Amino acid sequence: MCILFTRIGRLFNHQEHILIIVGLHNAERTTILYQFSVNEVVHASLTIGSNVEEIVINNTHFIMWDTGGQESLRSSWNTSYTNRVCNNCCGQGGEEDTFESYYQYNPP
Ligand SMILES: Nc1nc2c(ncn2[C@@H]2O[C@H](COP(=O)(O)OP(=O)(O)OP(=O)(O)O)[C@@H](O)[C@H]2O)c(=O)[nH]1
Ligand SMILES: [Mg+2]
Repeated sequence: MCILFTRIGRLFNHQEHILIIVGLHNAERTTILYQFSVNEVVHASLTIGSNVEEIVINNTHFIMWDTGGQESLRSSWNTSYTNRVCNNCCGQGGEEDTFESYYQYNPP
């Protein structure tokens, strides 16, 4: 997977990319997200809101967004990454967060 990220990074010239992890419930998205961001296998529980982590590989920044895969949440996937409230964004203290406010705290 690391090789995959390295190759993806080489495809683009700019230094920051947003990756959206979409999949069905229990597809192990959150497990994969934290495997990359903290290099540990975490015991993930049901994702209700979203998880956002930033990882850096070869000077390329990947902002990875992961939302819940339950059927009841899937209708919101369309808007999840533009204006959906996020409860666990990059250590911002659990406050409500969006892409716009993420970039206020973390300008590119
Ligand atoms: N047996 C086994 N279980 C795993 C593995 N990876 C993750 N799990 C378990 O599978 C379940 C689902 O993992 P998650 O990472 O929460 O899956 P998800 O896609 O984020 O699920 P939702 O966000 O709830 O839709 C969790 O109970 C994990 O502990 C694995 O490699 N083997
Ligand atoms: Mg999850």
